[in-house]
Amino acid sequence: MTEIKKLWAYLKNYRLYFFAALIFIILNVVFSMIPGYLNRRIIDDVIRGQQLKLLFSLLTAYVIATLLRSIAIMLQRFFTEILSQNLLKDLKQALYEKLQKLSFNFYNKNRTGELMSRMTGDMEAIRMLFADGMIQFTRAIFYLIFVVLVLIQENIALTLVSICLSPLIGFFAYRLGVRIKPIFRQVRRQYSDLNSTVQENISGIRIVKAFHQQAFEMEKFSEENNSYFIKNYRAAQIWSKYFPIMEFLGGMSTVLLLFYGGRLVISGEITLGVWMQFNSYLWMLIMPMRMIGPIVNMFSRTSASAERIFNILEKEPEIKNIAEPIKATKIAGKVEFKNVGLSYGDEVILKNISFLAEPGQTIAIMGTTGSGKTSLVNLIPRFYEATSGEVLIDGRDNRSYDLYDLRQQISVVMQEVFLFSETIANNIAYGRPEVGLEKIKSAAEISSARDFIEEMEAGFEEVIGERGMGLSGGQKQRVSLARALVQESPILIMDDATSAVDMETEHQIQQALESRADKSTVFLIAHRISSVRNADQILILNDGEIIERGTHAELIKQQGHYYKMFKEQYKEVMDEAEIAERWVD
Ligand SMILES: Nc1ncnc2c1ncn2[C@@H]1O[C@H](COP(=O)(O)OP(=O)(O)OP(=O)(O)O)[C@@H](O)[C@H]1O
Repeated sequence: MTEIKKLWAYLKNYRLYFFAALIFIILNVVFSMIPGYLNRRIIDDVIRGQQLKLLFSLLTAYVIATLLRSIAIMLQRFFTEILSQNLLKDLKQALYEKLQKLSFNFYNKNRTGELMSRMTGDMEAIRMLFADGMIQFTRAIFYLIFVVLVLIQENIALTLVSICLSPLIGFFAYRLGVRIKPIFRQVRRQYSDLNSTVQENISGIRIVKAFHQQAFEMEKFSEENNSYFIKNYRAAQIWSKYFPIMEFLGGMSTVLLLFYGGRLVISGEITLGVWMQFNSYLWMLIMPMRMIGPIVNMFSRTSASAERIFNILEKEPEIKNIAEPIKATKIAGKVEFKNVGLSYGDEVILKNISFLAEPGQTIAIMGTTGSGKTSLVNLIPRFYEATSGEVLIDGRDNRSYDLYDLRQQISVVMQEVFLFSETIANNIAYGRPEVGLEKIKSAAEISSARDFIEEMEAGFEEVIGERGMGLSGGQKQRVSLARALVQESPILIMDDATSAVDMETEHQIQQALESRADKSTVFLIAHRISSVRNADQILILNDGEIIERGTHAELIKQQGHYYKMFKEQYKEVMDEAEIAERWVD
């Protein structure tokens, strides 16, 4: 129920619709009750009382009541639809906004398909409650109240007989709710898993086909699908255990009414018309009892879904602004790490990292795979938070800056390229929609992408496929680099950004980067000596620690790890003697 209360808070802007819907649902109940009363008058006054002249006005009232009821039905649906659609819109907006704010770590733990199912299936369950559930629930309550109030005036005993089984039905409905809610939770979770399986399969379909794993994937899907079926089946089993009991008790109410009411008519305590009125109202008494089950069912489903949505909505991003962050509109680009350490849980990733990058300098980071290069650069824009030490930007702890401002000042070319299925121009201008084609072209020029883009049929207006399908690995990297360059940020991070580009093109890119008037501080993660040799400082990481540092020439002289890599990469073109003569004093 707490989830339903939280949803109520989201309705605050639409309470007018809510109350309008409520009024028309109640009017529908009232107009539905009028024919029962008219039946009684027709039987008692027109037929038995021989007052034929009343028939026309009673039938006119019948027609008007039916007409008004139809209008009330239309308007109740209209307002519940507006209400539920607006609620859905706001909830989706809030969830999407929260998803934009949550940190990298959240996405490491939650799968895309899982999150998608919250955005779709769970949202729909909530909409259903406010579209259909609200009508059913309100109608059930008001039928019960109004009918009991009317009938009690006619005959208290008969009314009590008619509703005497309600508490028992209510008890079973409650038991059903308690037992079915955890199953619905499992159903929702399984639905997410199923979604994730489909999403991952479609995203990775090329790998699936390349490895001939269609049968394996079918098997995996089949397991998830089966499990979804079983969980739904279990919910249906519980449902089918309780539902017949409630149906039976509802039926028994009819029997009791017919039996006791019939006797009252025979003994003359009530008129035939009153008994008919009871009879025509009977479904209005039984309906709410029968509806308790489906309503409980719907509430359980919705609260399981709402719980999953609020779980995310109430999550605080792990990385957020401090109380009074500094507004940083333009920074110079000085970056300093002071004794920085990083752990993911118990696993220590970086230890005691210290270095200084002056504005405009290039810092290259090399090291074996898994040595912590990406983790190190991820600390600069605060994708993750240092566990110890400080990351200073222009002399201030990067945590003291407004997060949005900070990230505005840093451009990142990630190791894994992601492009949107959009035009190339829009991909490059991502985050800076105001930049003109000239700037887009000059960024593409620096990243050596301009030529191949212009050779395409639609040039910069060419629409690329999902994740950049249709471009080669090296082309994707160059578009991704242009996207970072267009930002003209004082800090540029290039994580293996040119690994798929041939050495000649890479050389051109480096020269173009070097010759820019407004040079950024560049962090360059690379594996090739040719990529890093002009850097102002090269850091060699091993197992989360800097084990060597210096310029290319200094590191060659040290004859350590860097020198070993150098020899390895240049052995084809230079022999040991040549290397020693040219590079080592
Ligand atoms: N989000 C994460 N949660 C837990 N461990 C992580 C996470 N990201 C990276 N790691 C671990 O941290 C270590 C360093 O990873 P990182 O990606 O920084 O290495 P790298 O030097 O950039 O490697 P590569 O050259 O292969 O890209 C690895 O052992 C990796 O398994």
